[in-house]
Amino acid sequence: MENSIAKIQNLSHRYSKDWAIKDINFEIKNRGILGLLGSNGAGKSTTMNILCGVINQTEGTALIDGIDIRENPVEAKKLIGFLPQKAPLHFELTVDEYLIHCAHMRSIPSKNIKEAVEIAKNKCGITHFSKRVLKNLSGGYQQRVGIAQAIIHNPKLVVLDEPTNGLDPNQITEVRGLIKNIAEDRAVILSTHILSEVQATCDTIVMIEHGETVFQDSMDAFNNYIKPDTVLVTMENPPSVEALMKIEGITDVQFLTANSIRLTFSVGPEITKTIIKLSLENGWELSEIQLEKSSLDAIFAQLSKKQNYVNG
Ligand SMILES: Nc1ncnc2c1ncn2[C@@H]1O[C@H](COP(=O)(O)OP(=O)(O)OP(=O)(O)O)[C@@H](O)[C@H]1O
Repeated sequence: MENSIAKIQNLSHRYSKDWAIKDINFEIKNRGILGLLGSNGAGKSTTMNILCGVINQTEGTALIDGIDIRENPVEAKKLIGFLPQKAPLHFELTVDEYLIHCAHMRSIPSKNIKEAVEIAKNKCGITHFSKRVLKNLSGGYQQRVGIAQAIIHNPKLVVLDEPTNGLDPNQITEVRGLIKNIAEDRAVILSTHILSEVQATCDTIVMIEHGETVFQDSMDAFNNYIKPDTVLVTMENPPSVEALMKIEGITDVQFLTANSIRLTFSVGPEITKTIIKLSLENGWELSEIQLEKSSLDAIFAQLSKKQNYVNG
């Protein structure tokens, strides 16, 4: 266990009749960010709630630094900071009052509470709002306070359930930066249904769909695995569909407007070079060319057709 802070083994859970998750296995490294990606209802919150000891699994084990959270929840929870999907904020309290309350809840000795609160506020960039009542903070800053409560006891593992949900684009960028920052000296696992979120933030990805793991590996491996197969081009003087279909490797042509075309290809991304060359030779006046990233739905469809992909 030198390299991993948590180990999820054969984890399965059912609330009533149907399995919410089935035989989930993964490890969380000591440092960096693991993204738990899946569409709505895939089983992300269930997995995180078990990992944090909020619910007991039906089968399997979750070990935090070798401690079984089900067998020894008090000790295991000391190592975990958790921000659930709905941040557990007390909106009538100021930032300081709330964090002091959280520090007490985490059994931090009284003499250390002031310092713990200062460190958490500093790390989360909320020191200047110390005296501000929580309900008067923006959504982005409320989320920062939620993250501050999750790190107040300096846990080895921070679990964040959909941490950027409901934030505006600027707030999302700020909170992502903050998460990267706190992952420098501890492990973070975050859940999301947004692929770009994982791509922007995470080092490792575990993808679950219908309660089962469909992919787990590094982010680099994921990006290499999911190859784009369409390219969007804009041409001032585009040729006919027939002429475009004659390009070697092009398998479909779809005119989106008179000048904007989606080309599906069966070869590698070097197809863009071929298109640029042909445009120059034939006067198609290419002004834009862009490989399209696969949508999450397309990736799920692609992955579910293949055998589950686990560590190369
Ligand atoms: N308390 C519950 N009782 C019964 N079924 C539940 C309960 N919580 C979740 N489920 C079901 O378990 C499955 C997994 O839900 P879960 O909340 O873990 O998914 P999720 O990936 O976190 O989805 P979301 O992004 O929508 O929160 C879903 O089918 C859901 O309806």
